[in-house]
Amino acid sequence: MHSASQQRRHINTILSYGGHQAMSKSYSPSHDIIGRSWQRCLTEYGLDPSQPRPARIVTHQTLREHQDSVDEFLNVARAGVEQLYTQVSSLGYVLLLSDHRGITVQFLGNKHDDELLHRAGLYLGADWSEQYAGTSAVGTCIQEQQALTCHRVDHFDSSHIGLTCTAAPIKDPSGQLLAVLDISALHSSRTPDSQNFALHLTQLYARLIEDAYFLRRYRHSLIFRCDKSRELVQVNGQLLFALDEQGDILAANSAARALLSQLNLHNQPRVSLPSLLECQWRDILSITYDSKDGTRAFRVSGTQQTLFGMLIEPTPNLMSKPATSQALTTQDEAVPALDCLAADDPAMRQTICLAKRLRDRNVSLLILGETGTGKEVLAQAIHASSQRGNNAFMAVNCAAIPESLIESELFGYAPGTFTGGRAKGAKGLIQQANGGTLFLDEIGDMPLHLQTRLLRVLAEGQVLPLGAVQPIDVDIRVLAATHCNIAQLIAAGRFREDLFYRLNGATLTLPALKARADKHYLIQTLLKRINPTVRLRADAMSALLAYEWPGNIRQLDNTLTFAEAICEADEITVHHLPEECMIHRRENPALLTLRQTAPEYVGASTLEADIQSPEQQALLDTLRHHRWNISAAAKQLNVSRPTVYRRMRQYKIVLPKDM
Ligand SMILES: Nc1ncnc2c1ncn2[C@@H]1O[C@H](COP(=O)(O)OP(=O)(O)OP(=O)(O)O)[C@@H](O)[C@H]1O
Repeated sequence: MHSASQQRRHINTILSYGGHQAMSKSYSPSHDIIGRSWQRCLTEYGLDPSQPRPARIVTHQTLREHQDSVDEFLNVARAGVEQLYTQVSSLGYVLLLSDHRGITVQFLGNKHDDELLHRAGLYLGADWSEQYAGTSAVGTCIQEQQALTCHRVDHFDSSHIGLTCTAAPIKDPSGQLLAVLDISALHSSRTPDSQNFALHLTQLYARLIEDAYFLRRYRHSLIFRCDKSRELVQVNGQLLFALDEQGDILAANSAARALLSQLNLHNQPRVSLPSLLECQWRDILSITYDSKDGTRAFRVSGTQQTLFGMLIEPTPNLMSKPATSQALTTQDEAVPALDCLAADDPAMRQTICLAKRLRDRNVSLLILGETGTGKEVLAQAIHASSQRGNNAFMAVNCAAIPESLIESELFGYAPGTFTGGRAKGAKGLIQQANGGTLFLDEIGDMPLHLQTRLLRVLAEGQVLPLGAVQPIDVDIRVLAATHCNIAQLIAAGRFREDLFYRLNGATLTLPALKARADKHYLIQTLLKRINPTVRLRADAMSALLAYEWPGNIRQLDNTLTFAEAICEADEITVHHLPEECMIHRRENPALLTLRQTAPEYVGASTLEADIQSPEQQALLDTLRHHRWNISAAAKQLNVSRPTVYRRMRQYKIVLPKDM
């Protein structure tokens, strides 16, 4: 850290710069950008270098407003920001993403340095505008609209002279400043050159994020991507143009805008891409079909410059259907019940593809997957999309029914079989599923003697109810599921090998939620089902995407149901997520962003020692009295369920873990 004498020397330097500027002998700022910024600080904003200012962290409410205004952008930026942080965190850098007003709307840093970082203003909600904090990488980047490093004594405020900060602007498709990406370190080498690499890396990621946002904003338009290099255009084409149906340019990214400005076309309301590239519109439209590598060379009008271009097709606006279900349906016909189970996940694509091929074949299917991965949902979708779809779907959970009842449940019983049973006997689930599908969940838990009887049903197509002498013909399709390793059960003599082969006409495997690449789609689908009017803010989405989900989709469903119940103004933020979504992220750097805004909840439930008010005590007593049934507690307190949840948050009361 810097000493008091270093700070004093810095203050004198700036004061003398203000007085003599270029004539200052003691020190001159490292480059023009910094000099211009010092000048603005002294004359425009009237900042006093002898009065260092403490870091200003805005309130939660203000932070939320700033985050909201760039919500869609934060969603797109997340992956790039986290990737950059992984590259630089081991070198001692933290990462700040600020909005165009200099407020840090996303922050990734090491929680071990929490206090130091907070004091230095390297924190979520910190105000790095030049007007408040003086010369800094973020604030000066906003003013100058270009990337820069603000190294140690380049900073205006003497409390920042230990820091090294590097920032790059991110613009929206109209060229307006949208955000600033910054990496900063509390300690660094004295030479500014040590930051050259940081500058290049930050610029690179700022461009990646900017382009990702451009592609997102214009995903429903045709995109022309081009580059000076034929080899790189597909993977990293620098120029992006969004086009309308006539070939006029709707928007251009920074690199493409630079080309337009070089040709003095940047202020024209309509520029046609064919005229810019000296070609016909059909030459552009036919690139994909006419060229072997999907790339074609074009000459830029009035120059000798050649650009190699390719097309990115627009994503259809499918509303509720996942964009990529198109891909799923190109080879197979569209089957909504199955297609809606997933978006773009490789394992799910394979499973759904196989399910489509086999849905009308008379083979039994074995569905494998951890608990809560959607085995029953897949079985229902297969049934619904098959020719048996109009007949019954009967599901039985072999682990949930007591062993003594499984037999009668499945096979039914003849009249007079049981004392106390129905006089007329009862149809078992197998018979009820006649013409339709029987789903045997947790088949690994089926007792051995029933496995033998089931095998007979499958082999002979007949069921013999308990106490009956005459078997009954049945036409059923059996789908079975388990989270167990059946091979191990067979080896242990607990599962019949011949039944396994009979059930396992084909295996469909469901991936764990944490391994799915389409978590975003699942989260949105479940939320829409719970309440279509509720919105999920970017910070909550980040937390949900990063969490491990040991309980898979069922746990995600419960989490969203909980969050929806307690959220206000139809918006779920990270504050509304259960504590465990945070706990498991502790090792993840992104957690810091979230925990700083999340209220501190008390463990399983508030301890007596923590009770601070009669209202808190009354709420706790009521909840306990009703065994944590929120509806019952709300009724007694004569308030709504959301109000109970809100008060629980206010008093830091959470449901006990086993609720
Ligand atoms: N693809 C999906 N889309 C939306 N919701 C899903 C999907 N898959 C599962 N779910 C939801 O997740 C929850 C668990 O699904 P399901 O009961 O099918 O899982 P499971 O693997 O059969 O669980 P278990 O092993 O405990 O029987 C249900 O609420 C279900 O609605």
